[in-house]
Amino acid sequence: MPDDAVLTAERAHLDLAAACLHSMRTATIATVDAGVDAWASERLGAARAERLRSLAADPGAPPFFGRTDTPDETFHVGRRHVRDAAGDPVVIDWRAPMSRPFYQASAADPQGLTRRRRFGFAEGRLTSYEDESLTGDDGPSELLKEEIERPRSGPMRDIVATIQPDQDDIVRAPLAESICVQGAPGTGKTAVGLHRAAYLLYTHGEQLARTGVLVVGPNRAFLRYIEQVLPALGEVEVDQATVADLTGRVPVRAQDPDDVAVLKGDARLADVLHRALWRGVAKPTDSVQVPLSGRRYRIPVERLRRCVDDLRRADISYGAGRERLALSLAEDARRQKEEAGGSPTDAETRRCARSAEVRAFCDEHWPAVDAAALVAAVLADPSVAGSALTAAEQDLLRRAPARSVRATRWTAADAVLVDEVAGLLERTPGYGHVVVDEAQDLSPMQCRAVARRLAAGSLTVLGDLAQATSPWSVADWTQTLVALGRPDTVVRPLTRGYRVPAEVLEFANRLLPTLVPGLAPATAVRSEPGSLQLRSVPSMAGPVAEVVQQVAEGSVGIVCADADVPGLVAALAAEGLAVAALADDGDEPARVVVVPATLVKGLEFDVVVVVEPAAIVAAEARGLHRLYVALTRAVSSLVVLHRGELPELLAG
Ligand SMILES: Nc1ncnc2c1ncn2[C@@H]1O[C@H](COP(=O)(O)OP(=O)(O)OP(=O)(O)O)[C@@H](O)[C@H]1O
Repeated sequence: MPDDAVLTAERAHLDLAAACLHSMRTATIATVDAGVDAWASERLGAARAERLRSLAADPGAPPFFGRTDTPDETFHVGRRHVRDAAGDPVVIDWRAPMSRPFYQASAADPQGLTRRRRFGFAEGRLTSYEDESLTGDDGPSELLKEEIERPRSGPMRDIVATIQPDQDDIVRAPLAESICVQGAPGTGKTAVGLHRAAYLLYTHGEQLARTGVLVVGPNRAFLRYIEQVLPALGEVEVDQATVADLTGRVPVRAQDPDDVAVLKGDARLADVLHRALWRGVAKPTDSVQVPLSGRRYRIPVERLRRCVDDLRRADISYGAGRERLALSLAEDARRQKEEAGGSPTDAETRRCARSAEVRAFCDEHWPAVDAAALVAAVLADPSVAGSALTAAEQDLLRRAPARSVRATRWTAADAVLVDEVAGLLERTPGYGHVVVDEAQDLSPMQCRAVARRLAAGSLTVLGDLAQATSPWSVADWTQTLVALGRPDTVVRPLTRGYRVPAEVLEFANRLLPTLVPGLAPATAVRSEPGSLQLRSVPSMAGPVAEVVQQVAEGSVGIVCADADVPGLVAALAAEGLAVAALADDGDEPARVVVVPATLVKGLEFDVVVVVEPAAIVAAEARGLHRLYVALTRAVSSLVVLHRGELPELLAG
């Protein structure tokens, strides 16, 4: 039982922290612009706006959630640093090195702490606390359990108050280190990746403010689900995108059959496109005359050849090479004129580089290329692949050309190819750190699209091979990490499942040996007797409606095969239950929602109803993996309803 005197003292500290935070805000608003110059004013204004944003108190988030005691000192740990008027810390930021023992100390390694205290809040009020003496076995944290089981509504929450030691190791790994987290469902991969982004922005703010941080997720519904986490941690400047967003240079209006999509996603296509692009560069066979300030200069063929050869070998993009070629010709003319005693100006030299003669030479020997047109040409005639693709593969790729490039019915895989070529034409600006979630589903070509956005920075790759549902999915991480350009990335497992109760996880784990032989199953941190129900039913809508009506609070996801969504929504409406289907448009979902199985990845609900598992399995080639995803979305309970037989592996 919490001691009232302790609660009273902690509440007083909470009030102090809130008051200090308020003063910090007021002081920031009042920061005087000394009016040195416009640039200084602008910088000051931007810094002030940034600071105000980071100080904006989230009314639902208390200033601290934990406390560490050493024999000499006590620190409260919270979402951001709070100091009093004298500058002394009232709350330390969870990312500061001093906060580390809060997450890492254990009985085996107390890290100088004599006590760790966690606080429980209800509606912003401090209502409980939990002490760990760190001298023996304090048992599992009740507050952690409560935090996980707090009913969900709306988007994902941060886990800053309860990050566990194995997760904290990943969150605080150095910026230079790329990490691949292989973790079973609900082990906190997404949470860890987002907290790592926040940690890196705090620790390397200046460096990352310049280069930025990007989070890549599988679809809009998922991005919508996670979008509040980083702002809640005070980080608003992180870009979040799907691979489709990143590669959206052409409108996607068609879908490839699986075998074609697999081939288009194959890393060999990068070689094919590279070859197709560079074969347009032709060896000069004749000298050329170029105009410079009223005279014409002949550039001999050997010199032209050397120019082209040197630029081909240079580590520059195709587009930059073309520009440099024009400049090289103009420079050659300038040198000739100087040798003859003239002194052409820079402007005259630039004009020469833009002259019709130089342009004509470049068009012939280093032609301008449009990325979409090049991909359309390769698809119309894949023979350019040469030995990189077999004859059968070239046939698979071949497609009758559209009336025009604009009329081409592009697929998502085509868009990635167009982006690849665009990256060859011009360097894509890169971020300082990229977090890639659900990475097990990326094709090698999609990985390359992500890697292009990475510059010299590092990666956090998150995924689970058992949840791999795309047709190119692989059974280990090597290929993905190679295509992401970081082959030496260490794969770190997370094996403690926070989301799913043991009863449900063990049920889903029956599929695991078939999905990825040898992959270690996760162990659930909580057990909830009665959390799994399997029911054979004569019809669906009635039993689904019944389950939903029994859930008073928290979110409910009704998951079924994509093709069954409209029928189920209509049947539920006929039962008097108006629920919408989750759409991939990023709109906020309702508390109760019907979810097409292909959209459920990465999401979670307090209660999940899986409708006709056999239909989910039958709907696609990797349907069993999809079912595993669907069965591992529940925080409190999973109800499996089936009219037909259960899939054999589950029936056992
Ligand atoms: N240390 C923690 N404290 C409290 N809650 C946690 C903790 N770690 C994870 N969780 C919760 O567990 C749930 C699952 O986390 P998350 O979605 O990050 O897992 P995941 O590994 O990405 O899952 P999946 O692969 O199934 O998508 C979330 O509700 C998250 O808030």
